[in-house]
Amino acid sequence: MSPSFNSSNSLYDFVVREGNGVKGLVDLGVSEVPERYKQHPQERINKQDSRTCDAPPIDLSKLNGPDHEKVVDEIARAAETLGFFQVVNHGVPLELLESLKDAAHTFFSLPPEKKAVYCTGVSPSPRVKYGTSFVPEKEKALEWKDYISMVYSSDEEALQHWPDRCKEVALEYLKLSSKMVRDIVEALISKLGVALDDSKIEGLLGLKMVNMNYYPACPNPELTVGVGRHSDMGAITVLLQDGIGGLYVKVEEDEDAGKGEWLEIPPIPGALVINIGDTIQILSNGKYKSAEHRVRTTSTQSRVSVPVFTMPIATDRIGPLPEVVKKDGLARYREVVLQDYMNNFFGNAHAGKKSLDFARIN
Ligand SMILES: O=C(O)CCC(=O)C(=O)O
Ligand SMILES: [Fe+2]
Repeated sequence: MSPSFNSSNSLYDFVVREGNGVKGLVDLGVSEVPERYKQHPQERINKQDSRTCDAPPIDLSKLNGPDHEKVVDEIARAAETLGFFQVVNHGVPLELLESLKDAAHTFFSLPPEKKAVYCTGVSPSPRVKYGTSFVPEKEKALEWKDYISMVYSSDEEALQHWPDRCKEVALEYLKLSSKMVRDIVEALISKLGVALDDSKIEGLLGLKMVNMNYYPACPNPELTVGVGRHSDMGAITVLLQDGIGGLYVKVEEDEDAGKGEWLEIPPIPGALVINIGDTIQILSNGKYKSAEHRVRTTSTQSRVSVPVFTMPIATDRIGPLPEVVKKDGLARYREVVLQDYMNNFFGNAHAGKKSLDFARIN
């Protein structure tokens, strides 16, 4: 039997305000997706409308050998087209990837009151946040996802405030992925024909954050979404997905290969997904594309994913690199303070790549 909420507000209070999340709703035994979760038909994800991306993963260990230039080319090509690619031999041990998925399941299996202590306003640290959907107060339809978000400031702070069941593995993952992110950014910048010193490159990645996403099994995956269409706002995202699948990326309209087609990024055991964020699109004056992506849930199994987001610190300014603007003959984006870009990004519901309009020069 499905529980009944007297109004859409009481459902919202239960899921969002009281911190029960979608997991809490599923544990009550919902047999149908509530109205509040039903997406506009255009936003629903039809499995039949997409193909699987068959691009082989890029072997990052080859960056350190004779194939360096070839791998740099592969990375740049992927960033110019789909904005998404998978990597292997990335330096994060496979056992750690398994532990991360286990940690995510363990955390979200906790009783609601143990998770709700990390809700905004009561969390022991402003850098740790448990929540559901993306910006529930702004969304017409909620997303079928709970998450915990952990912003890095120091090891001590992380070990003190990040949840016990996640902190060690999340911290280790964040550190090991930082090296790969740096290598990828260096490769991308070199292909722009620009020399940036180490401190500038580090500056692009000054803020790092690990999330754990939990998508409970959903009675009607065809009516709702796990995550709606969006691009990530930062520089580079490293994403661990489990074996369930459901991550889709959009082929940009102006690509020859298909107009606005969605490709599923298949789970590859041991691989990590790399995704280009808005900051790199802006910095490259549009040469590299942030990837529009979304997530479908399944009716049979809960899915977890663990992204590491990297971006400049809030007070930094981001804009197209002057050398690239000179070569292109025009700037496609204005310079913006990252904090302003973030406020706009996190102040609106997911809406594809609309986030870039904030910096776009028309
Ligand atoms: O769960 C996924 O595969 C993707 C999640 C995502 O896009 C995000 O957290 O920004
Ligand atoms: Fe994303």
